[in-house]
Amino acid sequence: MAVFTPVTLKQADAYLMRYPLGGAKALTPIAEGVENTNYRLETDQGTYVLTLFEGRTDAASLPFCLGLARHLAAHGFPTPAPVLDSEGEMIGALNGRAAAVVNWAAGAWKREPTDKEQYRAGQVLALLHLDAAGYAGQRKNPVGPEAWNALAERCDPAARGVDRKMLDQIQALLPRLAEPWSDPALPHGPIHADYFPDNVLFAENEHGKCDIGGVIDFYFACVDVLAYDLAIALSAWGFDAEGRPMPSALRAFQKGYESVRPLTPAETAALPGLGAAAAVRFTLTRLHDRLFHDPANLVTPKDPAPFFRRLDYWKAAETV
Ligand SMILES: Nc1ncnc2c1ncn2[C@@H]1O[C@H](COP(=O)(O)OP(=O)(O)OP(=O)(O)O)[C@@H](O)[C@H]1O
Ligand SMILES: N[C@@H](CCO)C(=O)O
Repeated sequence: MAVFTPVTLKQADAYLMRYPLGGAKALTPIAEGVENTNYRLETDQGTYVLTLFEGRTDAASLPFCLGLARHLAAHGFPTPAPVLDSEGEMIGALNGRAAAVVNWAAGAWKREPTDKEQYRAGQVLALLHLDAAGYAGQRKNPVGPEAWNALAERCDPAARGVDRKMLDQIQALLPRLAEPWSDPALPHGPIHADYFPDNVLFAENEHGKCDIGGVIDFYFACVDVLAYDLAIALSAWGFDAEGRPMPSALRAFQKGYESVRPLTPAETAALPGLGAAAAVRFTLTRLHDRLFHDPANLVTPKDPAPFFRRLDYWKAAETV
């Protein structure tokens, strides 16, 4: 369950005094997610998500992340907007944590997306890059190349057995993986940086068709290489639970992306290297979270091994 900081209905009701949303009627913990505390919140006005930000989401980054979601929503991009309080603020404090209220997005994520859904997910990621281009906020990637060394060093004394082997291989690769970040030909802009299937909710649209209704969880969003966001998304959507590539899913996602925003030749050339970087980034955070897991919180750490396996695919693609 992703409730690290419990909130009672009474506390939520008191917190809501600052919002034009009426009183709190029901508060339900949300089981999914591993980073922050999330509750589904029903008020007199509607349904919302109440989020309390935990360890990895540094409060200083919230104006960028929530501001990007508001910017995108204002441009018609399918994402639930954060709600402003009566003083125009998006961020408050509750039970010792920074907190925000975000509109509820109906729908559910696809556990086994069809190729058509992969294509649509690719299109929507490209739309995000286009719609976000005018957003003036700045945030460095908190888990970009510089953070990988620190994560690896922190894991180093604790890693044993298969974790040790994985970490040794990663440490040997790290200097090369950062290379695309010194290529001035790669376009930059705001990126989501965690565009995984569980952050993309599909719902019935006004024409009765299933479509993406809400992209959520902008808490890793930052300004970075746009093609890196595609590489992250391909790594998240295009592989099975064991980390084996699903070629038609990979093709469909990228085709959808490029139907909206075709890659430049430099981006196409850099994609396998960026994919390898994405594989390592998520292997490292998962490894870190598993090695330093606090059994008192009931979140099940995610397995790093299937992400590590994605490296084989990306390394082979580099040599093609
Ligand atoms: N605006 C929203 N509308 C509907 N459901 C939401 C919304 N925001 C979050 N959720 C639900 O809460 C879950 C966790 O949210 P989120 O992904 O932001 O949490 P997290 O702890 O940052 O998780 P992650 O592990 O993906 O980083 C989502 O999978 C979704 O079920
Ligand atoms: N999407 C991440 C977790 C949230 O940051 C992962 O699957 O490792």
